[in-house]
Amino acid sequence: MPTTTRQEALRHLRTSFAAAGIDSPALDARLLLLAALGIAGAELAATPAEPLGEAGSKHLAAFAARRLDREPVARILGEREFWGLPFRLSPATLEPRPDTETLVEAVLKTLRAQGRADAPLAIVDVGTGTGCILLALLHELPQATGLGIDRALEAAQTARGNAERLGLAARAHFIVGNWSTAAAGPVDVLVSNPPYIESAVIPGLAPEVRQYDPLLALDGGRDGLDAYRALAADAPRLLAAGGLAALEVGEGQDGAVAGLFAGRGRITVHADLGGIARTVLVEADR
Ligand SMILES: C[S@@+](CC[C@H](N)C(=O)[O-])C[C@H]1O[C@@H](n2cnc3c(N)ncnc32)[C@H](O)[C@@H]1O
Repeated sequence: MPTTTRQEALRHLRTSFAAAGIDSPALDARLLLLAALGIAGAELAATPAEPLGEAGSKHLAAFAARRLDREPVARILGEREFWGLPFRLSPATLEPRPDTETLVEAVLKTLRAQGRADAPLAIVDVGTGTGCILLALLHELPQATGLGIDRALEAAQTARGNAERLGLAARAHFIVGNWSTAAAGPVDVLVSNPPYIESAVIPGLAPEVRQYDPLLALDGGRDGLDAYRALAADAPRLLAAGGLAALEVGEGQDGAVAGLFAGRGRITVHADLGGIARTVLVEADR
């Protein structure tokens, strides 16, 4: 109601989100209230007794209904932060996850240790989605250029839009393709966070994932490893001697994925903040 105060609305939202089994009811309520009113946290703290008003009340009701339908907050807001940068989402793109920053960090650390961070590197990102991995790398590597590939046209278009908004469009190109086959080698860095969930597991995923992340971004085939087999088969053609391949993996998949790249170079596994092996990195032989 327009006469409901900001504080009352927050309390009410929090309670109804918790009752619906939403994981982070307080945070979600706060983010949606701020967005519905178009205000910052400091203004909310200073004026908790202010009424929502006609427009604020209407926006908040619409946002709350979507969240109760288990749509993630980032999809409602249309944007998600990754590597400190804003990325627009579309129905065809996965919502970027903080765990994927492990891959970006591992690649940057390796390139810096090799003294190649300022080199004119060629990067290919397979299954680019919002473009978050490629664009985070380009943001950090001033001389690098990159190609993002996705099977979904709408994802490639969203990634291109993100590159433009981040001022990286001159160094980033996006195409539609099947895994890495459309890319011409040799490339210095191959990165991918491919779909890796076993097909049979998908119906049991949380509604936020199952209903809102696109199936094409989740389904890794019967054993979850289809994409890795395709990438491992194409890597010898695509990757330059001494190049890097970095692959995000699901929990427990690091051994199998490392096995697919065995004999191709030095392999290291990098854990995310939760201690789960999340990135398999291959430094190809020279
Ligand atoms: C797990 S999502 C990762 C998206 C993004 N890189 C990220 O980390 O947030 C996997 C992506 O692979 C794309 N994809 C699925 N099958 C593909 C294929 N055969 N070739 C290229 N991309 C594919 C999906 O459309 C989706 O964007």
